Amino acid sequence: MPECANAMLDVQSIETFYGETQALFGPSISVGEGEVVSLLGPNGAGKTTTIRSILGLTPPRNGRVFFDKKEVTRLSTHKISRLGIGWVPDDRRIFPSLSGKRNLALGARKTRFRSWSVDEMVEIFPALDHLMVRDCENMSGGELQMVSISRALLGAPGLVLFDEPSQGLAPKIVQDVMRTIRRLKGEGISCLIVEQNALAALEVSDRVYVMDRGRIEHEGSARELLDNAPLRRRLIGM
Ligand SMILES: Nc1ncnc2c1ncn2[C@@H]1O[C@H](COP(=O)(O)OP(=O)(O)OP(=O)(O)O)[C@@H](O)[C@H]1O
Repeated sequence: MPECANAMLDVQSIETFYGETQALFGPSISVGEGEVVSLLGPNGAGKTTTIRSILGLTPPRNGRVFFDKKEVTRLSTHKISRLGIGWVPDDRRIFPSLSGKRNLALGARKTRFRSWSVDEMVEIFPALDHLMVRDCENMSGGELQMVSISRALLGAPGLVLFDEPSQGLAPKIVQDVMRTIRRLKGEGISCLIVEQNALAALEVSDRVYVMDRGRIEHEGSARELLDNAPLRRRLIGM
C-alpha cells in the first residue's frame, strides 16, 4: 500500500540496476496531489534513473512504485503512461519528420484527469500556433520544448515528470516553462522536476529531494533550501 495516503506518486525504496551495476540504492520519494517537487543532485546521482524507474523504462529490481494509489512497479511503460503519467524527456523525443500538429496528436489521450485542448496549449505557448504546420526537424530547442510539454499535457496527466526542462533554453523560455509548471500546480496536477537549474526549479517547488550516488541525501521544503544559503551550498553547491 502507498505509505503516504494522499500521494499521487509514491516511490518506495527502489533499487535499480543497469546490468549488474546498481544505480539506485533505495530512494523513497512522494509527490502529493497538486504538489511540485524538485529532484536535484550532481551528475550521475540517479535522477534520470529514478524517472526511468517510475516510467518502467528501467524497472526497479526491488522496491515499489505507486501512482494514483495503484501499484505500477511491474507495468509496461505504455500502461503506466495511459494511467496518467506525462513525461517531458531531456532529449524532447519529438518525431523530427512530423509536423508540430502530428506530434501533438500522437500524445492525445483521455484519462481520469483533466483533459487539455490544443487551443489551451496555444494560450500557454502562443508561438505554438505557427509551429503546428512546421516539421519538427526545423525547430529550435525552445520550440521543441513547447511541443514536448504540450504533447505531455494533451495526454491528460495527473503527474508530469520533467527531465531537465530548462536545458539549453533561453531565459525567456525558461520563464515560460516555469510559469507553465505553476499553472499545472494551480490545476491540481502534480509535477516532479529534475533540473540542473536548481534555483529556477526551487522557486516553483513545494518540496525538494537532493540525491547523491543513488541515495536521498536530503529531503525538505524548497523554501528552506532557498533561504538557507549554507545548507544550499553544501547540498547543491550554489
Ligand atoms: N544506460 C546506462 N548503462 C549503465 N549505467 C548507466 C546508464 N545510465 C546511467 N547509468 C549510471 O547510473 C548512474 C545514475 O545515472 P543517472 O543518469 O540516473 O544520473 P543523473 O543524476 O540523472 O545524472 P545527470 O545529471 O548527469 O543526468 C550513474 O552512475 C550512471 O553512470
